Amino acid sequence: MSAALIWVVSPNSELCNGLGFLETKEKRGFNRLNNIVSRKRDVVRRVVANPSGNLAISSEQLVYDVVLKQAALVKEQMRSRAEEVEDVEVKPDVVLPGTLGLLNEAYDRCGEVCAEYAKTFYLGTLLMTPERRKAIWAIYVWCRRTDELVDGPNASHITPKALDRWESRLEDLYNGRPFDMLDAALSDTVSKFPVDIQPFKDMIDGMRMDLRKSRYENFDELYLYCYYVAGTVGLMSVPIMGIAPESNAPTESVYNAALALGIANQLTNILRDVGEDARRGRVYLPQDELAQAGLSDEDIFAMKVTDKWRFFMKKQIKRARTFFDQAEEGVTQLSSASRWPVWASLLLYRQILDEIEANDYNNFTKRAYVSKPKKIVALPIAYAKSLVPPSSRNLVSN
Ligand SMILES: CC(C)=CCC/C(C)=C/CC/C(C)=C/CC/C(C)=C/COP(=O)(O)OP(=O)(O)O
Repeated sequence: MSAALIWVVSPNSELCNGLGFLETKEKRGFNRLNNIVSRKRDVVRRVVANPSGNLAISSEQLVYDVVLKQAALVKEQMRSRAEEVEDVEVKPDVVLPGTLGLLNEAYDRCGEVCAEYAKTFYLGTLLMTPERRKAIWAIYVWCRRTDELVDGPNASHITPKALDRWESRLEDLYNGRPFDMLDAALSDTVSKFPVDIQPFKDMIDGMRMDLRKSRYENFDELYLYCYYVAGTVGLMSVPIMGIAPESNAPTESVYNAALALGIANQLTNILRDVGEDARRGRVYLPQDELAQAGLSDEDIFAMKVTDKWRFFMKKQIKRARTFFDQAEEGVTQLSSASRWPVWASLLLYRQILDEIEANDYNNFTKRAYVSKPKKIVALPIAYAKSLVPPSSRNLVSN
């Protein structure tokens, strides 16, 4: 069992009771918006699920709906914060004695997990304000634990039922009833920042997809998978990282860029790990594009770099880069303290694509990685980029 899962502790009622999840005006506003957008999403789902027709709505459109919803939450929060400044009736949050220490301990554990599994990322979070850093750790840990369910040492025992239980734990922590300490940290985070539950639920859906599916017919199907497992992280992160107060960009355009970064990272991950995935019987590449290039699963399992493979890979790398380009436009709009770590991770992950090229597209038996010296060079470049102030010039909503 991984360290992240060993740290699961039994429910702590003192901590659970004392988190003070008050029904604030902000929350009521979010819920109103949630309901409106959820209804719209259900309609879209029905259209997609209609058995008599073909896919009427693309994955991209479906996902954009979540982007709009998350952006609406942030706008609503900003509006209600402004109202609350004038509202003398608003009560302060009640924190019961003793709970703060436990909560800090919970956040510290999240930080330890993050430091253990994602060192560079952890260092980046140290540049953020303490509140933001702790929230990012809590989100990271939840994502890591979710991923461990299907990718960790106990993955072979994971059933759809276990994922259903994980989802009801998620709902519980959103309702102020965390199951363990790590959940309590996230519970506190989502009570403080306008992070919608939908991306979390969608990530669990991604794990469900991974359990039942090992092939993707076309890019539309792959896009949806990438959104579920990585684009969601982008959407969860922006409310924490914050948009620069001086940014004029439409909120949804920043979320779109965050989504693009998640998709770009996941596509890069897939291209880097073709050989490793094939050894597990998995092919995360669009089957129709493989066929168009005169390739099939057999070619992948044969693990031979041919001209057909190089040609296919060039197109896949090009597509991943377009998502990185889209993401770059949004990083500048983030709050100043969040820009450096995001630029650093973007530049580093993007370089994996260069390394695949440098390996002459042998992603079957060679794992592309960015060397330490190259990582070190990327940091000041990322810093210089993070100094560029926001501008709405290049950003479009969709
Ligand atoms: C661009 C804007 C506006 C905001 C940034 C929003 C963010 C933080 C987006 C990033 C989303 C993200 C980190 C997605 C996860 C992607 C991914 C493929 C992670 C890989 O995780 P591991 O499998 O642990 O990676 P390695 O195998 O490379 O260690």
